[in-house]
Amino acid sequence: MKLRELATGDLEALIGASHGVAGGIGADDLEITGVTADSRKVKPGMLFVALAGTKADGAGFAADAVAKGAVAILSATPLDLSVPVLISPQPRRSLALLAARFHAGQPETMVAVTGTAGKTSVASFTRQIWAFAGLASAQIGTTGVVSPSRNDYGSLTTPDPVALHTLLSELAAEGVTHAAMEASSHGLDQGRLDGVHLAAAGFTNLGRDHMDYHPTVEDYMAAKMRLFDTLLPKGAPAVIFADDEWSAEAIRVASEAGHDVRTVGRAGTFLSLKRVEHFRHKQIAEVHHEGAIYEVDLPLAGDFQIANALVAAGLAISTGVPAAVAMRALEKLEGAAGRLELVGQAKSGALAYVDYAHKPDALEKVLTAVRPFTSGRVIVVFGCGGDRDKGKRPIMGEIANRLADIVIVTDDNPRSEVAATIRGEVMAGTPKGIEIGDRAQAIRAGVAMLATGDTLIVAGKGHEEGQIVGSQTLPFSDHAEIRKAMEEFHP
Ligand SMILES: CC(=O)N[C@H]1[C@@H](OP(=O)(O)OP(=O)(O)OC[C@H]2O[C@@H](n3ccc(=O)[nH]c3=O)[C@H](O)[C@@H]2O)O[C@H](CO)[C@@H](O)[C@@H]1O[C@H](C)C(=O)N[C@@H](C)C(=O)N[C@H](CCC(=O)O)C(=O)O
Ligand SMILES: Nc1ncnc2c1ncn2[C@@H]1O[C@H](COP(=O)(O)OP(=O)(O)OP(=O)(O)O)[C@@H](O)[C@H]1O
Ligand SMILES: N[C@H](CCC[C@H](N)C(=O)O)C(=O)O
Ligand SMILES: [Mg+2]
Repeated sequence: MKLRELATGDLEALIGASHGVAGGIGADDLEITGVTADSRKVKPGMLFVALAGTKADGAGFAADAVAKGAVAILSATPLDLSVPVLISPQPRRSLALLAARFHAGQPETMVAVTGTAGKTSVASFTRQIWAFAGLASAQIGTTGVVSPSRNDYGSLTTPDPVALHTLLSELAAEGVTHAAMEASSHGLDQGRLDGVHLAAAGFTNLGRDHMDYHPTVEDYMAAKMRLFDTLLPKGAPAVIFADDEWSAEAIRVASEAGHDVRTVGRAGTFLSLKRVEHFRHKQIAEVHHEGAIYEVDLPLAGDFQIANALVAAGLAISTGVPAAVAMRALEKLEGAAGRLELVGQAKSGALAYVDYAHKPDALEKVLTAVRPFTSGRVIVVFGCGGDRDKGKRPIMGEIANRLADIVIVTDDNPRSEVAATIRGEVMAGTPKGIEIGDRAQAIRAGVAMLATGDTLIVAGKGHEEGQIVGSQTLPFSDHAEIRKAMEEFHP
């Protein structure tokens, strides 16, 4: 693709700016063979985008990129190089727009969901509702990519723009017309979604997370709100969960941006939740929408799943699924892998779940959610990740101490940190905590304790399939360890 075709619209000004920078007339005639922000991935003919990151400054790799065959550079500041240098005040946004144009084609109807907890669940539920309505649909997020033809494991919640647009263009070519993606605060802050054309967007909630990256919770919220104040086209539906502490702020931002705000939940007006009955493996919810009353038999445990289901239904209805169809689809929902997923049931009836709560709010919600159907004790096994927000450790300890009867503190991806130190910081919040570093042994101990009426929650890893120690990922599965211990203690 010619640089001229690549750099049009928003980017036209940039190519103008490039003339003369490298003395390069005819720069716009350059044939570009690819776009990347990683000098290690440069192939001859590519455009290299220099980004200032958290660890390195891409500008320092620009000369290396040219040596590898890059024929043009995009940078925030002028660079003295032998190839044209396009200047952009927002190189991350430019990268996203360039990637979207180079890897053209996206599923026609795309939605994105943000919030501290529930994104993966909402993306999965939205895909499932669309599929129920007969639409070719996909989900993109923490657990990877699911579409009619794929079930690929992923690494980032919001992929980088080049990976994202390569994927979107492939999905579109495969016939996927509807896709739901997760918008992480990192992704939004770094402009990873800036090239995506959104039909609607959703918000679940805000709690403490990523305080290692965002200086304050307001900054964290502001990053999330980019979805509404910058990315979602004016007038598009904004589906907002109404019962969170931060709902009012999200509604304010979305209204000010001129969106069609649709609130869901107990305080919601688009989908109003009037009544919920909790059962062991399901719940029955009464939902009102435009004068109609639906009684929904949701086959998932946990009050928070109703919130996720309503946001997903709101997004599906806002993208053309009839409300009655969406409500019927909710009755067939499968939980996202590792999100309050029932993995074992002892003869005594005691239940063992795997959950992905790895932040305070999520842990609070999940431990609260299982209480109504637990006549015995709530037992929790969890830890905190290394090289991540240290402040949340004692907070999560305190939550477990308050909401569980038995607390077992173990390891969860210590990464470069000393595992015992992390456990110590969690233990500081939980006087009743029992410390068992080896995660398999911790799970075994939790399962061994299970008696009639008890519920075990193994939290933090969810769908993950490894334990990261140092720079190594050792194979590990909470699911497999629970099943093994179940056979041993509750055959
Ligand atoms: C902190 C963070 O978000 N980092 C992301 C960010 O990297 P960065 O720009 O800061 O990278 P950097 O290492 O400082 O390098 C700066 C630039 O120099 C380039 N470089 C670097 C070295 C080199 O030899 N050549 C070269 O060109 C890099 O490619 C980069 O463009 O941009 C990269 C490209 O998009 C991401 O891969 C990278 O994610 C790292 C791997 C990561 O762990 N991110 C996590 C924290 C993350 O994004 N998580 C969120 C949220 C998850 C959740 O909600 O729990 C997610 O969406 O997954
Ligand atoms: N609506 C919700 N409110 C509060 N907690 C929730 C909600 N939905 C899920 N959770 C809790 O958060 C965990 C993660 O859920 P999910 O993966 O859907 O969220 P996420 O926003 O994608 O998280 P991440 O950013 O870690 O990928 C669940 O296992 C559960 O403990
Ligand atoms: N995307 C999150 C997942 C954390 C999951 C938990 N198991 C941990 O390692 O802290 C992160 O990398 O921060
Ligand atoms: Mg997620």
